Amino acid sequence: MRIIYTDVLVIGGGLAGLRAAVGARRRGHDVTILSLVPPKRSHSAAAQGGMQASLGNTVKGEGDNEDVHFEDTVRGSDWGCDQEVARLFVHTAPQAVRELAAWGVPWNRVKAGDREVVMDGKRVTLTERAEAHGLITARDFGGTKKWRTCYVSDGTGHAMLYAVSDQAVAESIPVHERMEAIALIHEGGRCHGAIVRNLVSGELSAYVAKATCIATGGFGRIYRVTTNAVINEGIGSAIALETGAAVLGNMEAVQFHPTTIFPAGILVTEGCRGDGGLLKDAAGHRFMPDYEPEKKELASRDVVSRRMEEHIRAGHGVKTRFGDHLLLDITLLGAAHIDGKLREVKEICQHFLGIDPATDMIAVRPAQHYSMGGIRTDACGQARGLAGLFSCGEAACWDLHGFNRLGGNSVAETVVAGMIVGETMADFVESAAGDLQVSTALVREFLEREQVKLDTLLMGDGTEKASELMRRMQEIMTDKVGIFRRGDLLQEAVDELQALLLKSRKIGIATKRPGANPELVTAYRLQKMLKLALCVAYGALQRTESRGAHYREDYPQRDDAQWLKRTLASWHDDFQTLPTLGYEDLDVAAMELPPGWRGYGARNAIEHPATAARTAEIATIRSAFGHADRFTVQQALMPFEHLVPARFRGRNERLGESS
Ligand SMILES: Cc1cc2nc3c(=O)[nH]c(=O)nc-3n(C[C@H](O)[C@H](O)[C@H](O)COP(=O)(O)OP(=O)(O)OC[C@H]3O[C@@H](n4cnc5c(N)ncnc54)[C@H](O)[C@@H]3O)c2cc1C
Repeated sequence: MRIIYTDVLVIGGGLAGLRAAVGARRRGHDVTILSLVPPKRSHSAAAQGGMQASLGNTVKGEGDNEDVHFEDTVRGSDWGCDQEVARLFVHTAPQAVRELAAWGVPWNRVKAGDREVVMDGKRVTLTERAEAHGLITARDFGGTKKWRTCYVSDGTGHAMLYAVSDQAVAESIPVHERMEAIALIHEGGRCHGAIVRNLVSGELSAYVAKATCIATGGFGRIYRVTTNAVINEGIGSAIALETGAAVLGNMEAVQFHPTTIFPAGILVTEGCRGDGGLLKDAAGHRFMPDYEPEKKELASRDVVSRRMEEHIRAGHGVKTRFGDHLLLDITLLGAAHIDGKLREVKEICQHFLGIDPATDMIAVRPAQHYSMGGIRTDACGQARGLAGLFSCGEAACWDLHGFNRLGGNSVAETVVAGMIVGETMADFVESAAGDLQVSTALVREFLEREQVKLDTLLMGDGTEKASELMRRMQEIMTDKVGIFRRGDLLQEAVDELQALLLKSRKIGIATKRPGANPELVTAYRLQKMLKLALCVAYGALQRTESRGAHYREDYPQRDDAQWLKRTLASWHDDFQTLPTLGYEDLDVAAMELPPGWRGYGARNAIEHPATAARTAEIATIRSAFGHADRFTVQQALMPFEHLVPARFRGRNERLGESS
């Protein structure tokens, strides 16, 4: 029995896991990172467009601050997010950008003087301020009032991941690569680490830790058409679910990105539209202003994706033998802009479509992109239901994004949540609760249990093919749990997924090798992914309203009266074929920004009974504080500073703003 002891076990070597690991290490604790791949190959490297933080350096960001970023995020979430978390996040994001700059991220910078940009289809001259020269600049993104997305050309995630990974190396944090966590060790509501499979040798080990953090990214691969890499299968979320103690939040909240290359589903960044790109139909008509006169191509992603699909349904798509698509036109940005700021987009278009986006339009259609749901945590990143378990990044439901994440808020979340969770885990390890109290017998029991499961798959006489069940699951999710959802289709999806789950217990494997064995890996992952798929589909079936990316054609209104709540999914035993769903109310009376119209999309919400009273109360507080500064007013509306770790409490400074 191989047991590795560590203070802090971080499962996941992407941006979130690395940043959390660095934080805990700097507080003097032993940290071990596990990853399926070398950390620099984690999916964070694929992030193109940028990271939101309200620096307000570019002239189009003037007047930006935490308040504006907060409101954009809450509206973007369709009031589904945790507003305290949103406050904590917008406060910390500017510090995160600057920390990354100090760690070597070569952010694009402001150049004083005139520059030409494309806005709303027209060339416009902007004059950048002399005092901002050399400071970190930002581009426009969907659903934001200001240009706030800091970027490194269109390779932002790559630059960030390399910088944070280098910090982990500098801190001498061991990374155990090609190691997969397949179960959590837990007892009596306390997590003690994980059972881990070596993907090369097949050997199982136990990693016993005082604090365990799951930062394994999203679960996009439960869908057939997705921008996510093959390693984004959600196993980290699934092993938390399988404890029966931890819960998953808002799993039905799945984002579909408007512009993925058709039909492959490879992303072209929102930065294309942020920088002035337009969406056009088969007739060459720019259609978004017809639907969204205010924000046009730069409404939030859920809204733009739905409008695109509506337009295709109305017969305006380009017809091909693979189906219909629309067109993204960035030719108007010019070759110099594309070469400098959208270089990766150019290469993707050349390699996968054989076109030059400086002269040709890009075939696009929405596809699965981001998992807003995940392991439900509190604002400090502690998982609900399981002490000693933490989570951050896309694997978590922290819940910054509610039912729709804004572009640029995810990589920002990874590092900000990593900063916070690193501190929280260090506090936990230093507290009495963090003492290691695990028996070797318990560790042995968990190891043996996982070994039996693997041996049953390898040696059993089942006849079902894991790869076929996987393909079917992905088809069901793409066809029936997509952008437009309907009760009858969701019920079909749930029924079929349950049948697949039963079949997945009778999988037969042709290759009997216990070590490197892709067939075996597909088999055990599939059993876990089906549980996640059922959480998504069943959660979507039960939620009889439309909110953010969850759109029910049979219930098109956002129903704050019934549904201003977060879905919590749990899975108590292996014989269940459906998750147990519970709900957590969002407290309107404590909100800084009570529910209203987002400023784009439909205006058809059913009001929560407490909204009017809270709106009146906020007006009273604002007038009572008269000319007090914005920080004082904010504190009176919704205090959040107690949630900010002491070292991140300082106020952000901006050009022209007195602190
Ligand atoms: C194409 C694309 C472009 C994007 N562009 C942007 C953008 O411009 N701006 C933005 O804000 N967001 C963007 N996003 C979203 C953003 O990149 C991700 O949400 C974010 O990077 C996720 O980071 P993470 O650290 O949570 O997970 P990841 O970077 O996915 O890392 C997960 C880690 O977990 C490890 N792992 C997984 N399972 C296990 C297991 N069972 N055991 C051990 N290790 C495991 C993996 O090896 C990996 O190291 C984009 C996403 C995509 C797909």
